[in-house]
Amino acid sequence: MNGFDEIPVLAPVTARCAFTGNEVITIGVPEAGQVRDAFGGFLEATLATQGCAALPSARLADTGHDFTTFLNTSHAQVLIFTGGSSTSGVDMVRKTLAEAQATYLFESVQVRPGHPALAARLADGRIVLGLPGNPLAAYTALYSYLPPLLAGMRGLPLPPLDTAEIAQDIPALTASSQQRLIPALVRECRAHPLPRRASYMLSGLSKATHLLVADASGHTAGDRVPLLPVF
Ligand SMILES: Nc1nc2c(c(=O)[nH]1)N[C@H]1C(S)=C(S)[C@@H](COP(=O)(O)OP(=O)(O)OC[C@H]3O[C@@H](n4cnc5c(N)ncnc54)[C@H](O)[C@@H]3O)O[C@H]1N2
Ligand code: MOO
Repeated sequence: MNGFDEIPVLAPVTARCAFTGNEVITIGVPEAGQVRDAFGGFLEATLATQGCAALPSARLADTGHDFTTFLNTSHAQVLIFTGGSSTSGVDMVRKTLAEAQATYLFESVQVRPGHPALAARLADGRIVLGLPGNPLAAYTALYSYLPPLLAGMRGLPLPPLDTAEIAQDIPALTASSQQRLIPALVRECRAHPLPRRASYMLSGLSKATHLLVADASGHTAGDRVPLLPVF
């Protein structure tokens, strides 16, 4: 019988999530000013589908102490924050990265949803991804930046993007020049944009196979657009 004595394999990339937000609850019905967590359990499972080993996640209060402790005690190659990535006084991700003298890979992105997403490298080489708190925005950012990040860490080329014809018109944006990531169902090589796709909604995404990349100037049915896989 033939066989191989040695097989090269890729080690899993270790990742750790920090779910932030004093208003986030994990059980029960949210009261005024609260929101039920949309990430715990799902995000770790999503990372596993991409060959990451997820270390136990953390929940952080919106304090500099909690964020700094998370950075100082998390021995994973990739650290992922949800929420707190924007620029208000209570958004702690950027402040914590500044204190840690991290180097930004990108600070925001001209895309909707998810423009406050960011990536940075810590002095010891760990990578930080800052995902927006709005649930759809967090997932669109994850689908956008995790595959190229993992490909780079593994020494592999950038994953190529599929394309498909759009099944219906997408109107132009009036007050923005940002590209849009729209949950879509791709069937028989046609991308059907899904409803319920505001940045706080997940019901469109739950039926999506892909995100279609739409220009701010809009599209007519039959236009060919790039697709990001939903995993
Ligand atoms: N001055 C500006 N403010 C904001 C801007 C801006 O450009 N200028 N952009 C807005 C956009 S767009 C986004 S997206 C958010 C992102 O902000 P953060 O990443 O700091 O997110 P949070 O404020 O912490 O949360 C936003 C929203 O999401 C809810 N959230 C947070 N965590 C969870 C969770 N685990 N499960 C469900 N929902 C969650 C949170 O309660 C908020 O409602 O910034 C805007 N502001
Ligand atoms: O970038 Mo925010 O993503 O529109 O919710």
